[in-house]
Amino acid sequence: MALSRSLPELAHVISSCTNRIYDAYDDEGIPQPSFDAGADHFSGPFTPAIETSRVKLLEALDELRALIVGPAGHVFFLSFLIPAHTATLHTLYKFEIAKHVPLDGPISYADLAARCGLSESSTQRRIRAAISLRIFDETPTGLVQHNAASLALGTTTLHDWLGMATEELAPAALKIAESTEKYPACDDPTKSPFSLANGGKGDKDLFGIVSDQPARMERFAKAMAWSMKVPGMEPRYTVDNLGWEANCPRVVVDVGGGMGDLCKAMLDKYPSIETAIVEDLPEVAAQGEKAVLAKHKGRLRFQPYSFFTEQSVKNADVYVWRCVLHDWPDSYAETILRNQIPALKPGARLIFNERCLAAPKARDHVQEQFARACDTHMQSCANAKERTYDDWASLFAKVDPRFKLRSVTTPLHSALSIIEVVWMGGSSQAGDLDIHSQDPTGKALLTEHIPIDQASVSGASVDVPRDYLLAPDEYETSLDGSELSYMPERVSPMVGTHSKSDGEWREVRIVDHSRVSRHWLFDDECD
Ligand SMILES: C[S@@+](CC[C@H](N)C(=O)[O-])C[C@H]1O[C@@H](n2cnc3c(N)ncnc32)[C@H](O)[C@@H]1O
Repeated sequence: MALSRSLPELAHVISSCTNRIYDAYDDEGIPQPSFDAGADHFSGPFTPAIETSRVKLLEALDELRALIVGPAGHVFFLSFLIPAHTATLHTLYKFEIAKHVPLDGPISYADLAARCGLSESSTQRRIRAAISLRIFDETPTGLVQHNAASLALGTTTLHDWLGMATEELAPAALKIAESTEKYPACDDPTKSPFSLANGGKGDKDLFGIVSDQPARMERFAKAMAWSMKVPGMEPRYTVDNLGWEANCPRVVVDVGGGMGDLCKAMLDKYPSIETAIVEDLPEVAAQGEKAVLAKHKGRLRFQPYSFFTEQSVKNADVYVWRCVLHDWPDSYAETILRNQIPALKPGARLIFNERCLAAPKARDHVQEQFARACDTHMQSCANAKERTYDDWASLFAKVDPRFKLRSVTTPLHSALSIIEVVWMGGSSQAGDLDIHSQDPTGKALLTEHIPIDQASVSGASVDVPRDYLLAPDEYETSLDGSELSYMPERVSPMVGTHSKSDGEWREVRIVDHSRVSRHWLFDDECD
């Protein structure tokens, strides 16, 4: 979305969304948002209606702020504030300042400084910088006390997240330019910006660097588990949209599953899952095993496994991967996937719960900032990347055509997509067709499944009922029948703005499961 709305338009969006949220919080019995000590750290989960208003409001606020500070001011403040904020946040983490502020009342700067092992003036400067960021509070008499944000830092694993962000992500991010210059177009994780920032000699990737440092490994695992609480990242978006009510797997393996939070949510939602196995590096698996809740005992276990070796759990129904392959460049992701093949029974499902990057400008700035920040961190940590739909499709197709990309679903307001791949086993077979489409705002990726009896894929032709295609005359079947070709010269001015029952569509993907496919964007026609 371009910065094109007028100030009164933005003011209207801000006012109406804010009022809607205010009323909805009251209606739903959700406390009104507050930073006062004692307020909820997170006020969600929200209903889809509240979430929609939040997303629109945050985008309008971001746009309005950019317009008001102006183009040059916008760049200036970004570049001036971010290093200072990072310094403040890092100091809070390193000296555990929030943990040293009493939970039951204020403390003087002198006493707090003594507890933290800092000088009084340094403590005061960092705390006052933090207060400007709405972290901590100061009494009228000049004592420090908690607000809701500093309490979250002092009492939850948000603190581990802060450590991960300021001690792992930030130094690595600052090495991106140097590493791009030193190793142009490199996709070797041992030569990543993270490796440079950690004095690596080009022989160890991130996990190799931190795996013999238990405290860093533990922080990493706790930080990842905490990140599941961020709006848009919660496991509920995934577990509620798996569609397992009808065909629930008995055995699920969560590969690189960290502390097992996704598996735990699956076990809670689907009682028919008999066994869930979380695989991770030995240090992480040991941490996870210690934290198995009584209610999951007997159904959940942790198992050390490196995905650079052959998958050891054979014949599971589903293998889940949440935010794992984005840590690895294509050549490594290919190896990881190949290592799974000997374990897979025909029909086994692989669920990749990962980002599916949108086309430029297809999503709001605020959503896109989050997605692009993740992509940046993947580059800095491992020379890896977030992937587009095409990247995913070609990765699976390259590893083995028997990996059939069955569907890509992005639940409304979820930052992650559910990418479902089926292992066909045996020789390559024709399958059903899925049509994936994205609404004009890029927020919802809709999937339509065309069963094999309606869409037949045979050696020489692809038959799709005409009304499944938005503009049937604009497609031609290729000679070997493996792809539908889009014929741009036949594009009518209306292509891409065809309406189906639920509105206009921007992006259409045709997936032929016998040879996963292509997608077309109709951006020009939509704009
Ligand atoms: C980005 S985290 C994702 C964790 C978890 N799936 C989640 O969503 O919170 C990537 C995970 O991959 C694990 N990992 C890294 N290298 C691995 C390997 N060679 N074999 C198995 N797991 C590995 C890490 O320990 C970490 O838990």
